[in-house]
Amino acid sequence: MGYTCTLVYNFSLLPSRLATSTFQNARVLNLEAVQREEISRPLVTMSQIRIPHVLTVAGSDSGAGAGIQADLKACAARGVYCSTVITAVTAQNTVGVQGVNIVPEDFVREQLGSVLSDMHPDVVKTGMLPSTGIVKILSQSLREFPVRALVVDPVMVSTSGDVLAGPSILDSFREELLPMADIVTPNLKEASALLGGIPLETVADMRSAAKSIHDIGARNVLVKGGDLAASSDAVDVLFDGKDFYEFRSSRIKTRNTHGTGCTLASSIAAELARGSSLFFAVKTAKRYVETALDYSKDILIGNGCQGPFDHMMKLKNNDMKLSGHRPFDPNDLLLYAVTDPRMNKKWGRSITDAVKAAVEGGATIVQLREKDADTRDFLEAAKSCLEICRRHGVPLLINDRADIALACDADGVHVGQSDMPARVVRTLLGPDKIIGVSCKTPKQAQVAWIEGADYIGCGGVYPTNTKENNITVGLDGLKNVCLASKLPVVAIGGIGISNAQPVMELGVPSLKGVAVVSALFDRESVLRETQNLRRVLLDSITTATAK
Ligand SMILES: Cc1ncc(COP(=O)(O)OP(=O)(O)O)c(N)n1
Ligand SMILES: Cc1nc(C(=O)O)sc1CCOP(=O)(O)O
Ligand SMILES: [Mg+2]
Repeated sequence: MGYTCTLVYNFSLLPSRLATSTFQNARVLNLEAVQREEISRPLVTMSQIRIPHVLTVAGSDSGAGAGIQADLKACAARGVYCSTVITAVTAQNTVGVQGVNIVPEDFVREQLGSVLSDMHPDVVKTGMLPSTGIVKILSQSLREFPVRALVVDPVMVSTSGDVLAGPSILDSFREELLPMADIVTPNLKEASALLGGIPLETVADMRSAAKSIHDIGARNVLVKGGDLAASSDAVDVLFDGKDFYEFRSSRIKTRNTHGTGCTLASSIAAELARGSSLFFAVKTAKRYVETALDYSKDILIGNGCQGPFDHMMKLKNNDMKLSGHRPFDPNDLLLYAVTDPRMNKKWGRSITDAVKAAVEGGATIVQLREKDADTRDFLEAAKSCLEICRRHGVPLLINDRADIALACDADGVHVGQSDMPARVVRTLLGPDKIIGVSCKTPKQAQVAWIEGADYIGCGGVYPTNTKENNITVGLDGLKNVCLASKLPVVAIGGIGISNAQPVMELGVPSLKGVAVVSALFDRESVLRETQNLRRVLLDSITTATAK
């Protein structure tokens, strides 16, 4: 099907770009203009959106911790499109580099032409450039197809110590690439190699190295001091031709550092592509890498001494064995325990004691409904309750507060008609978390389904003292919602051992269970009351199926 698309350009864009590429001796790149905001991305009026784009020119890492694979993941994590020109294919893992196969120069040229002539990346980032010929081809291509910024990661040696680009490459780096670079990001070894092998042992050495590399032609130089023995912190030095900036962070104890350099450079490129200033790009990229390293410090991939890290910061939580998380099962709604701080206070128990007793008594799902708790106290309580629930394989939901659910990685959120809309909660929490919505009418049930909820809470079935001014919909109201609902339903409001049976025997398949507060928590023994209610519910199911 054809469609029309209208792109409205900010007119400052075209003259600046053209000027940059046509003036003799002008720099190929125009990052300064971007930073002065003379260049901005096209404004888009209709259905098409121009998104930031980084082209990475680098080697493939079969272990996917570094190289092209790291660049793709880092850009994806930062919300930036990434295209690739592969310069070499390496066989490597967490032990080291077992083989390198260099892509023929003509084919590197062909890949560059394909991407640059059509897709117009905002920023080019370079990694492993294994021959002087490839460096030359790249600089020619960039002259032919100017981009807004060039980020050069002068990869020479892998983290395992294997040589990825020999010393012969140094001259072409110095002559061809650094004068075009908006930023170059050497580690200590690479900075030393670029400067003829001078020793770099202190932060003062790093500063003078940054200045000397700047003198070669790079506009900005970030010397990474991760390997600096003299410092207990990790210190990186940025020199912009005028000022020095030191970025300090405490060292993260982990074996999973493979690909950190590639990731930092591609994250800087991603931020530049998004229009950030260079300083902000470096700061943001560093924060991202540090967060990902910290998050991934315990993950185990491979048997070597340098593991990859998790760019998307998802793997640990998605590991069902580690997190105890499993997909939502509507039968989890059978005995839904909802906590209440006033009742816990009255009976002198902590929220964790209450939750522990409920899950040990057979609650199949728990909701923390802490209406007036301080955010910090609520978060701490939620983390402790989550541990208990995970041990029992019981999902834990948070009432109203998507922020708390996100912060403690709870299994989901329950919202009402005046809380955050379910579709917004879904966007925040992603596709896998459980979202419940309170509905009193068939119309509300239909909206909840459209907005991506997983279940409906319908009530009040009976009058309740637990929730002020609650409207009672009765068994009929519940039945109407259940009949209209495409989602499983849990009944709520005034339900307990004495009146749960008529609810469960309504005879509507979407009704999966009862949610209760006072019947469990406004009692002396939460454990016993939960066990008893569970028995009643299971008996009603047996009776209903026998009918
Ligand atoms: C399972 C379940 N159903 C309904 C509610 C009520 O939610 P809401 O209408 O948002 O009211 P508050 O609980 O926030 O006062 C619920 N919490 N759980
Ligand atoms: C939190 C809540 N929501 C309701 C609704 O009708 O949506 S009734 C309710 C309170 C339920 O407490 P109890 O089990 O003590 O009656
Ligand atoms: Mg609510």
